[in-house]
Amino acid sequence: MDEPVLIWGAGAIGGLLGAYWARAGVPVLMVDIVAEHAAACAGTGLCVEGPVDTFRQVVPCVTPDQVLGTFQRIVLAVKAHGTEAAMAQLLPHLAEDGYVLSAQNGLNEHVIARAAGAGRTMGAFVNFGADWLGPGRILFGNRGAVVVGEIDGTVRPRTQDMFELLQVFEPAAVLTEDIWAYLWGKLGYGAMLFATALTPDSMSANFADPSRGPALIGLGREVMRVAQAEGVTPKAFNGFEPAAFMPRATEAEARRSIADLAAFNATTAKSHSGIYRDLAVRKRRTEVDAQVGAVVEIAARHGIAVPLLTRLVALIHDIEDDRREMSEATFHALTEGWT
Ligand SMILES: NC(=O)C1=CN([C@@H]2O[C@H](COP(=O)(O)OP(=O)(O)OC[C@H]3O[C@@H](n4cnc5c(N)ncnc54)[C@H](OP(=O)(O)O)[C@@H]3O)[C@@H](O)[C@H]2O)C=CC1
Ligand SMILES: CC(C)(CO)C(=O)C(=O)O
Repeated sequence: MDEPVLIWGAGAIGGLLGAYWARAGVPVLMVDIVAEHAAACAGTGLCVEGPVDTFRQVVPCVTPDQVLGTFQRIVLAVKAHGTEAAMAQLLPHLAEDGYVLSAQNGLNEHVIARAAGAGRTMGAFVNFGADWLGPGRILFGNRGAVVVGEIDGTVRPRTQDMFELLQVFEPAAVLTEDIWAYLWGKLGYGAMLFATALTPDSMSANFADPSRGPALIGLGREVMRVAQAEGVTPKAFNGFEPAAFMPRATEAEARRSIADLAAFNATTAKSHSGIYRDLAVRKRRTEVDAQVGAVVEIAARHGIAVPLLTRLVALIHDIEDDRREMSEATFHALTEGWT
């Protein structure tokens, strides 16, 4: 197809996809609200840095007010809490028979479907590691799972088309009939990542610290219980083994998955999560309400108690609002009074 893939949000995730597709000759247009970043990508080029790959690629990139026309394929890669606003901006540019693919963490497919219709929504799960370093500069810290699937589980020609595009970026990409299984798996792992951002330590240092294991395992268990209540059986990826956090799993199985996550994250050049970067580097609010808060709300609908997830949301807000600092003590406040 000659029509460009429109990437809405050209940061760590969207920018990397755009750079790889443009380098492979796939027509692409990126859109970002950071005007200096858009100018750098379209002008001197987007620099991909780090251990995975190093190259500079010119990628057409504009700000939202400069987008003209309609597009069949739109990849949405803004932070989860920016989804609704971005959907309002991009909707006039989405073709009647086009779709929006969520390349995000969380359950944004629901938000997209509400705005664009379920038939114009496609799901994805991304677990590679990347950081936006500044205008025109993105760190590709490590490869990770990339999965695509329709939200109703069907596989259509457009799903196959997007799968082939994603393979240009990640040859090991997966086409699934159960995208929700991966999205809920990432919510389980994601809750643990939010906990790692209660401290200034790297992700792997957090996972490797035995004193933090019980809280991390407890968070995984709470999310898996809610997933089960939703009728979802989460799938494994990159060291995260959902079965290890299910009610009948043993403590040893859970600890093994935590050790595997320590090992997976020990090799990345992206030492800290996007949550840590929002708090400590970008000094802005995190996706905690859209990700962990969303699970807390769903748990309440099922009558499931999720004390650790509830405390986690409050602690992240405490750091966002300067009521607490990132520290080991803040991490252990998660399990204070916990039996
Ligand atoms: N980075 C990673 O390694 C991973 C990230 N994810 C997920 O991917 C999603 C994207 O994250 P990431 O790429 O890291 O985030 P980034 O902040 O690096 O990139 C998002 C970009 O979109 C811009 N933006 C915000 N609102 C709009 C808008 N309305 N229209 C156009 N552009 C907009 C942002 O600008 P501004 O910064 O000014 O808001 C920013 O440049 C998140 O859900 C994240 O959790 C998933 C796996 C790994
Ligand atoms: C750590 C990572 C890249 C998943 O591996 C992530 O999703 C985040 O930064 O929030």
